[in-house]
Amino acid sequence: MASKVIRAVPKFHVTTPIFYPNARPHLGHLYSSLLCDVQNRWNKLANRDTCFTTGTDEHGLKIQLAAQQKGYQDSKAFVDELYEHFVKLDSIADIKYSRFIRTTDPDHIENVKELWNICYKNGFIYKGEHKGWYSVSDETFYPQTKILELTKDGQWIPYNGIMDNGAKYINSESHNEVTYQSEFNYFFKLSSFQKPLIELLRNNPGFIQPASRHSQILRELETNELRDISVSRPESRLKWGIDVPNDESQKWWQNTEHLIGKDIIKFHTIYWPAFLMAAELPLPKKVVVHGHWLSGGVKMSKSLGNVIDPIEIISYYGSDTMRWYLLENSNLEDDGNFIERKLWETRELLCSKLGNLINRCGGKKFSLYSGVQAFNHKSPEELTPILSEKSKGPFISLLNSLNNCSNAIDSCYSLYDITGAQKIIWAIINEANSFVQSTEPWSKSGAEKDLIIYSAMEAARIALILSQPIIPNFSEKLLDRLDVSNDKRTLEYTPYGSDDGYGMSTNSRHKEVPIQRVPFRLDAENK
Ligand SMILES: Nc1ncnc2c1ncn2[C@@H]1O[C@H](COP(=O)(O)OP(=O)(O)OP(=O)(O)O)[C@@H](O)[C@H]1O
Repeated sequence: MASKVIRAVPKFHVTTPIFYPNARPHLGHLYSSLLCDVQNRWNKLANRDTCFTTGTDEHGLKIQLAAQQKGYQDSKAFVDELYEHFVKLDSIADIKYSRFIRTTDPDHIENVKELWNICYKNGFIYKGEHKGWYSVSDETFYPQTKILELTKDGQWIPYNGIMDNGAKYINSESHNEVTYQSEFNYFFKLSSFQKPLIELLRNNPGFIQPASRHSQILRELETNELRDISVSRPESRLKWGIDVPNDESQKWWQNTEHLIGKDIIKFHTIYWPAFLMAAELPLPKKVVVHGHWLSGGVKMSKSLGNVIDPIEIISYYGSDTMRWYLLENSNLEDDGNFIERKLWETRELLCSKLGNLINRCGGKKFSLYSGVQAFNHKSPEELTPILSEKSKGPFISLLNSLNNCSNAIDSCYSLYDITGAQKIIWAIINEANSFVQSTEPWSKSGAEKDLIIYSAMEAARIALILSQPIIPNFSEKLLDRLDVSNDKRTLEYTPYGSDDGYGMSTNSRHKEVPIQRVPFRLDAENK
């Protein structure tokens, strides 16, 4: 019998889908993990308790067949090898999860059985005959109207209802092969949850994000009747799965934000909430759905093999460049195209704008530390008179931008609008560079010179604290360069003037800016 597991509920929990380890991970997997990692790191910065889970979905026919095709007798040995690649990608991309869950982990197996038992006891699982067209690749049964048959002269035509044993059949949308199956399975009474799901979505307009996906699923629920779904496979066909159980206990999370690609929206916004309702378990707070990274105009996917290997790209450009680029060139609504030259330009910009801001104020002719000592916690009214007339306007404008940025960025992060947060960070960096340009600290002396340098470096310090979730390594190195102590890198320290003890050695000796340019990889390789 499984033991009852009650776990302390964290204040914030974010999770990726569990990925199929039927081949190595690609850019798309990295993207889902990255959005979760950034969200988790942002909540940490705000001093919230957080938990971030990710993992691999290691059972099922898709894995069993992939293992067989690769000549593995044992599906476990196959997934053991591939799961390592997912962990490696997370490590190289600085994805810092709290737990990597494999569906073959003993405690996960126990939990699946527990969930099954509760649903069964509550009357939502029954045994019945299952007939239909099944695609292993899509892990879905399709109605006859969605099936195409290959004719002898090589044409795909709608299936006419008369099966020919030698013929090939595919689904009309995914174009993946389907076969006709008839077997006894367990079914989940999805049909009982049509009304509760509609109510859930009507009463919680933010349950699925973005709003367009919420409307899509609500419309689907309102117009299409939900049918019961089969949730088991006979042992004769599926060797590689979890045994249907007869034991019980429970374990759950609350306040969960679940992030997925749009390909699995139906499974995670209809089936999964229905399972949780059936077991009377708490639902996630929201399900966030993102678009796809494309390759050759179609979704990058392991099965198609049209993938970009993120490990190769990160090994050359570093994880921060990749992270900043992926987030800046995507949004939840649209699909994205990976363009390596743009990624290279991202690194160029980070070096030339962010690196340069710190470089030009970190020279020996200035003293950041004098500014920190003289001006921390001073009000704008006390500081403005120090400046010449021409510098006052840019100074007040910079202070206004800095004072508004933290809340504005918080709203962006909470909506997974990381591009929006990046725009605000760029605006601060650009304004700080123009501020230095227009106030010309090199031509000033005394308190005025110190205040200009201090204010520009306040902008850099604040921008770096806010950038930590996206570029953890660059931020760490540059905050080190400014001598910002480790316990003063949270959101409490984002107001102007809030850190009274940094910059001690910033100008006293020559230090290289810790982020350097690299040549465009494909040019470097061609040389
Ligand atoms: N091209 C992509 N763009 C964005 N996210 C993706 C992409 N491909 C996979 N993902 C992420 O992985 C999840 C699907 O995982 P899965 O392991 O099925 O990937 P896959 O490449 O589609 O695999 P397969 O080709 O074997 O179906 C998506 O919901 C999303 O979170």
